Amino acid sequence: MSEKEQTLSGAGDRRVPGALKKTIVMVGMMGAGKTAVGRSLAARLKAPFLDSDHEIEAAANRTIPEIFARDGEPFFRQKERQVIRRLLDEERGVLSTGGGAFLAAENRQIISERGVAIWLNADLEVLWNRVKHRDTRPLLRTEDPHATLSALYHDRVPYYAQADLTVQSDGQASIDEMVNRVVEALRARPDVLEWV
Ligand SMILES: Nc1ncnc2c1ncn2[C@@H]1O[C@H](COP(=O)(O)OP(=O)(O)OP(=O)(O)O)[C@@H](O)[C@H]1O
Ligand SMILES: O=C(O)C1=C[C@@H](O)[C@@H](O)[C@H](O)C1
Ligand SMILES: [Mg+2]
Repeated sequence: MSEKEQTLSGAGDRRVPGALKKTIVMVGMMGAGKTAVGRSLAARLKAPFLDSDHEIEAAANRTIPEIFARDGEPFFRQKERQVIRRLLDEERGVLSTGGGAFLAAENRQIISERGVAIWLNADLEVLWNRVKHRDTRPLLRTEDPHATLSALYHDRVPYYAQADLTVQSDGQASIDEMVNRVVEALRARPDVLEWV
């Protein structure tokens, strides 16, 4: 973070992030930026970056659309629960989850016990602009993917709202600016991130 950003933030608190004490877990809709912001946040904090979607694909040696097509969504969700538990056990870092992960009570509980859940919240149209050109999200392979995204968003907000912290993505904020916002939100959680 630049000196100017530090001075502007945290009401004059000039301390910078130090050691990570708990895993920071990014939750939220597809396209919210969990992977992109999470990766960049990990680089900023010099911490390991983990992504549950990536880990599931690597373990299965198949893509997420292939897993959904061959084994179905319940199988994917089972793998997702196992992977999230394992990653929270094994490593301390930044963990980006898949868009549906925080819907499972088991995941919500273990994430908030062993880490801190950060909801990257973005408006529907911001999400749509980010996902509409990609064919990698099996849940959006419907006749009207915009309507599907809208329904998922409205169904899921009550779950995401249970995250420990919320950071708003307004469509103007760059990935770097989103990282700044997440770091600022973490000033409220010295049990997660040390400040020096
Ligand atoms: N703040 C941002 N500014 C510009 N582009 C962004 C921003 N956040 C994310 N993006 C872009 O939007 C796309 C979707 O982001 P990303 O893959 O990180 O979403 P996700 O939340 O991980 O979605 P999923 O749940 O499907 O894994 C990517 O191309 C990413 O680079
Ligand atoms: O929102 C969801 O349910 C999903 C989001 C992606 O991250 C993947 O986990 C998968 O495509 C399902
Ligand atoms: Mg992702």
